[in-house]
Amino acid sequence: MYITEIFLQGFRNLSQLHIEPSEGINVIYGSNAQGKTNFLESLYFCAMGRSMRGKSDQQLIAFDAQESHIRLLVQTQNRRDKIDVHLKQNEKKGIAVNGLPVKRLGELFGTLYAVIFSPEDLSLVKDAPTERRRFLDMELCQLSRVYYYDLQQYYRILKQRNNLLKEIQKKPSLQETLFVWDGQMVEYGERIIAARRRFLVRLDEIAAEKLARLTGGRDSLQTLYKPNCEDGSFAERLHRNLERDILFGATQSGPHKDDISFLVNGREAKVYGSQGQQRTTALAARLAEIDLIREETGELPVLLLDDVFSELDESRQKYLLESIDGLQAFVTCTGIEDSVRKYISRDNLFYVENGTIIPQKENRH
Ligand SMILES: Nc1ncnc2c1ncn2[C@@H]1O[C@H](COP(=O)(O)OP(=O)(O)OP(=O)(O)O)[C@@H](O)[C@H]1O
Repeated sequence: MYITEIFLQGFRNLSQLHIEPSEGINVIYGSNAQGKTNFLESLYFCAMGRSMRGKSDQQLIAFDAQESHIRLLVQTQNRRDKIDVHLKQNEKKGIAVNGLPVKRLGELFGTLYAVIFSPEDLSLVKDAPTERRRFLDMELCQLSRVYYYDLQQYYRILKQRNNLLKEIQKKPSLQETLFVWDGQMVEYGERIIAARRRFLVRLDEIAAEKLARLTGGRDSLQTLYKPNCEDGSFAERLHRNLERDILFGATQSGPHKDDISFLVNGREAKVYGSQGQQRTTALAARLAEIDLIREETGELPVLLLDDVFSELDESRQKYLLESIDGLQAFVTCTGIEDSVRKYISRDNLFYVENGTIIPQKENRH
């Protein structure tokens, strides 16, 4: 799939723009703090219905504006869709697909598949398990509305169960009502565990291939699912941990505690990997997502690469460019290095200055 038109109004520092990107690699370049990442953010928002940087909807509205609009036209193999996003200062966001309001975010997923890679992606390997669960959930939600629904239900029940655990500390007789939540939690939790396991088996295979290519075979990668509860054991774990859960006033076991382990050359990349190896690992996982989305949906996602090239050596840059050939990509950078330039036509260059994006094909003189 690819985006054919982008309209933005009052989105962070991008006051007004309309561009028609190419189907291939589009390079958005300019100095620091001009609006490059903001531009990628607007595209990501249309895929996932939320900020990629964890910003609130209101923080995305331009400082001097009351509201913000994004409109994208997306061409798939057999459809043409229109996504409209409307953010307002004091109201809930409005999202519509082909003019029909989206009531739950799950209805938006799949209209635009996007894979993003940014320098912050290092946190996928380096930081706490929350980052890795977020990666898993974002990907699985894009691929499956059922997963999104299960996840929503699971977290809703988890919140209610945790509230009840705190109540039980004050009034132990309430413990009798806990089984109502436990039954539902296990049902949704087991489904989440199974979906994550299936996803990671495939991700492991593809990411290993990508990493081997990125490093010219020097490094190997294994991506392992580290579930907090093995399949079928969630109910028993909840039961076993009950006293501890009551003591903490919080549920100590379940998929909300899952993790992923990235092993580079057999060792935990988080602990032993160099900065470069961690970065390449995160990149391999993102590149694997592209293949997975294609396998599952038959569509190639749109790739958003935020300031990634400056961090990679020339051979990795070359492999990255080759491996994204054939899909639509939006690549931001501060300058265009010669090694990248030879892959890009001038028609696909967009210069950003102070929130204005100028297509270079219209700027030949
Ligand atoms: N809500 C907002 N309204 C208007 N401007 C904003 C808003 N939020 C952030 N900005 C401005 O956007 C600019 C940053 O844009 P962005 O993050 O896209 O930069 P960038 O071009 O990607 O730069 P870098 O190369 O440094 O990453 C900053 O000048 C910031 O003040």
